[in-house]
Amino acid sequence: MTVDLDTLQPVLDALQDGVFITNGEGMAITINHAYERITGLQRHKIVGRHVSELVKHNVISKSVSLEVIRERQPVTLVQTIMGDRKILVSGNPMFDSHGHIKQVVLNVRDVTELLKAKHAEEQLEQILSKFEEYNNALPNKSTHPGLLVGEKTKDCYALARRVAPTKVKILIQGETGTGKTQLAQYIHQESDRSANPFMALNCAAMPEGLIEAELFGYVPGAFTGASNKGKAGLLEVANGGTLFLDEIGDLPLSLQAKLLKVIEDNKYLPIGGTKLKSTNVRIITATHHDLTSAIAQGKFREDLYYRISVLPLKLLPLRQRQEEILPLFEHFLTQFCEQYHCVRTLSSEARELIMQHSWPGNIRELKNTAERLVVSTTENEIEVKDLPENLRYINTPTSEVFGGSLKDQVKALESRLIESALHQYGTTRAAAQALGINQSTLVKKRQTLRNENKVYS
Ligand SMILES: Nc1ncnc2c1ncn2[C@@H]1O[C@H](COP(=O)(O)OP(=O)(O)OP(=O)(O)O)[C@@H](O)[C@H]1O
Repeated sequence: MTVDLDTLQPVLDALQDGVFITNGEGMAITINHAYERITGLQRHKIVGRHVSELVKHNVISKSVSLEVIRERQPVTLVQTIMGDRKILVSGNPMFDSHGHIKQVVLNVRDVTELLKAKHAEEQLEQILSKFEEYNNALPNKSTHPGLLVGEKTKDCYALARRVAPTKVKILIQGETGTGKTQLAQYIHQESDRSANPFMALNCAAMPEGLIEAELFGYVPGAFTGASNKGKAGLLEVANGGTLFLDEIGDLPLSLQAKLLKVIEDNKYLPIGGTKLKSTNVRIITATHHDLTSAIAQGKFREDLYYRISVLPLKLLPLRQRQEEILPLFEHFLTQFCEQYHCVRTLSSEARELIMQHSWPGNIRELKNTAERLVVSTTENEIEVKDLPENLRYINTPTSEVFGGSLKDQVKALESRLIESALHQYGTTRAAAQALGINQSTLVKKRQTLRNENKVYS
């Protein structure tokens, strides 16, 4: 049965994949609508012309048809067209009864998005395997099951491990939620004190009197309302172990003097007590303040600072170790899925927004968000619409737009338009389409605007 082109053409035009047919010599016989859509080339510019002529005039970059004719077998290759679109072209020869090529049929598929997704997946795999390597490099992995250490944190953890068995005083610096307590716990577990208690106290969270009672304890009847049995302070409870003092910069000056005595002589006086008590604790401190400026303002004792900061360890905020965001997020997602007996994965759009968020609450915010998403969603795939508002949409008040130089205002407006489109359309792809730009331009622009100026984000 032979089918003429008039009958065949509507069938070809109904296909999703592009089709390009030449005769056995390489003369273009027809193309379908999908081919026009994918390549941006029009039928009248192609049909009736020889493919070598099309190559010569740069209409197409390379002829798969000619290769099929030359090789007399199927050929598949990926071509780049219109600057950045990637198309997968598969050519098949069709033979007559004498073994001559009668036609060459090319099937064309736009694989740009597919390749991007694959690339992203490969990158993620690479990152995860790197993390795996780093984690393996840390000893006693089984004693730190929830820990994930990325490249920018690796050196800090390696140094911490090296000094863990020593007596050196460590001051951990880092914003809230960057993992200071976690690092202190790691040091404790890597030290010869690990069989004894690890106790933590946040000096910013309590009034002076309470901190004193917590740290040093009190004797029976020390003050009105005190328990008549007295109370053991953390210095006693943590004896033989480690005491972690977070936000040491907020410790009142009077208590700084008492702490100095503990550090110098291992001795302290409980509230209301008359006899000095001895303790053997390792004190690790942490701060998110710049203690040197607290010293300059007379709020922190210089002598104490030099005692506690023999080895400063710095944990960067997540926005400065962006490559750790996604692996950490996936790590917590897996952890919470195990805990809540469910399966959750991130859509590629959601993943992008997670990577772009500045995470002011650092790892704690990331971990909480992962848990919230695991328990609040019902579908396996977490989509952009499931993400908290602050990840999806950045609200810029009008007053911030109308002020400053024209350049700044244009940028602010641009930022608002991008964020509004993202809010309205839910995905970077749909938002880009609505704004008439391509997806990667939108993602890059958004990142640049956010990096350039906080006013826009
Ligand atoms: N490297 C890591 N791998 C896995 N989880 C981590 C890591 N670092 C921190 N976390 C987790 O992130 C959360 C916040 O960490 P952590 O409490 O140590 O921060 P922090 O800097 O002490 O915060 P804050 O100063 O507000 O007390 C915790 O739940 C902790 O278990």
